[in-house]
Order: sequence, then structure tokens, then C-alpha cells
Amino acid sequence: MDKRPEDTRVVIGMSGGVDSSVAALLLKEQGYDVIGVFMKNWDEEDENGVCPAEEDYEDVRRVCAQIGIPYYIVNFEKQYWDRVFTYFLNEYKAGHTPNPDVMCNKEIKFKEFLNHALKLDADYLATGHYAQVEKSEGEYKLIKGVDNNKDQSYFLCMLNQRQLSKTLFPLGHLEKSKVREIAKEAGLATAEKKDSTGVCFIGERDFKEFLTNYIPAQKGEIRNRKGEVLGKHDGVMYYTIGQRRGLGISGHEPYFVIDKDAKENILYVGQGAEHELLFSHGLVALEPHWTSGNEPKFPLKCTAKFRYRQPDQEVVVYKNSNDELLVTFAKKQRAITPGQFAVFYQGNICLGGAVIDKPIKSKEEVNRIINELNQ
Ligand SMILES: Nc1ncnc2c1ncn2[C@@H]1O[C@H](COP(=O)(O)OP(=O)(O)OP(=O)(O)O)[C@@H](O)[C@H]1O
Repeated sequence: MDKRPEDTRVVIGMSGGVDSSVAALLLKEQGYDVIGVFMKNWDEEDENGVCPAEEDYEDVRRVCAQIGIPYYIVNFEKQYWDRVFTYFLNEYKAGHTPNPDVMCNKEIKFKEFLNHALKLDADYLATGHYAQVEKSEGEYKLIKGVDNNKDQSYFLCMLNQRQLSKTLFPLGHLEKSKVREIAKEAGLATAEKKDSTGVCFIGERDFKEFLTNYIPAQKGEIRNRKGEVLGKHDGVMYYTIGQRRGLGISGHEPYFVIDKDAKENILYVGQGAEHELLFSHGLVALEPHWTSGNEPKFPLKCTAKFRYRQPDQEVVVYKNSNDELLVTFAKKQRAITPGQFAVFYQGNICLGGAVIDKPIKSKEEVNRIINELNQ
């Protein structure tokens, strides 16, 4: 950083949660010219007539006043609807399990919001994400947050060099417990506020009920792989691969979702948490993105996560001429889910990610595709 902190303007995304509150406090203590901005991306009251965004903004107001920074609100409801929510619905309609957090970072926080911050003459955009950016060898590297339990680099896998060069993550080197402690010591209004969980626009509401408001539910059959009908489902979109709950069929061992056929509206299940068809030896992923801006050399030996918080798994990544990735696993993986992201790491560095298109269940199929690629 060339400029002195007092000459460096930082716009911090304030959600009304404890993390962004502490991030703002730390920046202010470091002497930056800090502006707190709350994004309103969703306009809806819950069943009690309470608008959660208004309550959150109230917390932003209180914390910014305590810290002594200016604050205001921007509205990206339309952009959020067009680029995150529409994607979310379309993925469910296609039988996938989308990740709106990844899309929100890509399309809203680090695009619309970043551009907004730059228009305010900001040098940087900061957020309370648990991740780090380091510049080395002329490249901005996205690094995991040091708190292994909270690391959010998974959700940031679609960021590019420009975005990383303009981003500060003041909490990346801290444990979450320390962040709470700082908030309490400073007496911040959000110090005891509960962490948000789940999809932000759904909040504490019932997921099924929420989705039904937007996508008509279509009843259909639950089958096993032999094609036998075992029961009825109330809409394939309500289920995800590996799910046990809510199937409503009993047996000497519990049933799990092993596959979804959205076109035919069939849910496939298998018996037992370790059912063979829940596992795969590889996957195909689409639209790869690399945070460095440069494609790595294939085959790429690295690690990967296929869902948030999963421990790193050893993989080898291949690419075909259609820009599709084949990811092969050192150890078979359970419940690989189309629509989620495969996110690649070299040690603590997040290399990028790609959307999971489909699992490859058998080792033979994986080997056949590798052979084809080698020809
Ligand atoms: N509505 C919002 N307006 C502005 N910035 C936001 C908003 N929502 C999230 N952010 C920014 O993105 C970061 C990560 O968002 P996420 O939803 O994962 O929050 P979190 O980990 O629960 O953090 P927090 O405790 O700050 O809510 C936040 O710390 C904040 O900087």
C-alpha cells in the first residue's frame, strides 16, 4: 500500500453482523478514511411483518455511530434479482443445488458494490469475510482465512485479479472467537448478535415454503435404481444429493437421495448412508475460473473442496477442448452435488473454481475419459 492510511479511503460493506462491525472498527483503528455502506438486496417482510433488512440497517447505524464513521445505504435489489436470484431459481428448476453466496460475491459484492465504492473515490473495498489477499510475484493471491472453521475462500473462488487488488479482508488473520472478544471489549452494539445461517434472503424461514412461492411444486415418483417405485415426492427441487430427511419411506435401513432426474421428475434413492451410488470417483465441472487470471498447466495436482467447510481432498484436474474440467479423486467422494462449486487449492492459496455439472460414479468411466483426453 503506497498511500498513508489517513489518505486511503476504504468502503466497508456493513451487514449489521458482528464480523463487518469488527472489520470496520479495525480499519478505523488503523487510521483509514472509512465509510460504512449497507447494501439492500432484498425487499421483503417476513411472516411477522418485520423487514430483516431494516433491522440490520439499524444495527449498522448504531455500530457506525459508535465507531465514528459515516454510513449509508445503497440499493441493488434489481441487480440481485436479475443476477443472483434468477440464477438461484433456474438452477433449482434444472434439478441442481445452487450456491447463491458464490454468485453474490461474483456479481454483487465484488462487482456492483466494488464499482460503487470506486465511484466514492475509495482505494479499497473491505468486507468481514474470513479470507486473505497477499501480493507476491506480481500476483494477488486469494488465501484461506487462518480460522479453519470459518475460512470463506470457498465463496470467493470467482474473484479475479482486479477485484483482489482492490479488496481488504481485515479479519483474515483472526479467529472468530477473537473477533467476538474484540466486539465485546469495544462494546459494539452487535457484539452478541447471532451469526446468520443459511441463504441470506431466506433467513430463518422454511426453505420449502419459500421455494414454493416461486417454483410450482410437481409431485412425482421416488424410485430405486432398479426402477421400483418406493414412494412419492412433492417436488425434486426440495431434495439434494445425499439427503435423508423428508423422504417419507421406511425400511430396515434409511434411504438417501442418490440422484435427481429433473426432466422426468423422478427422485432416485438408495438404502444406507454408505450406499455405493452415493459415491463417485470423479466429476465434470464447467466454466472454470482461475483467480490468477492464468490457466494452470494440466493435469493439475492440487486439492479441492466440493462444498463449503469440507476438508481439502486430493485431486487431479484435467481439461478437455470444450473448456470442461475432469476432476479425479484420490479417495472416492460422497454426495457430489451438481450446481455446487468445485474449488481448487494449492496449500492455502485458492486457485479458483468451477461449477459441478455431474459426478462420475465409476473408476472405469473416469479412466475412459482420461484415455480419451490423452489421444
Ligand atoms: N447487506 C450487506 N451490505 C453490505 N455488506 C454486506 C452485506 N451483507 C454482507 N456484507 C459483507 O460481506 C461479508 C460477508 O458476508 P456474510 O453474509 O458471509 O456475513 P457474515 O460472515 O455473517 O458476516 P457479518 O457478521 O458481518 O454479517 C460481511 O462481513 C460484510 O462485509
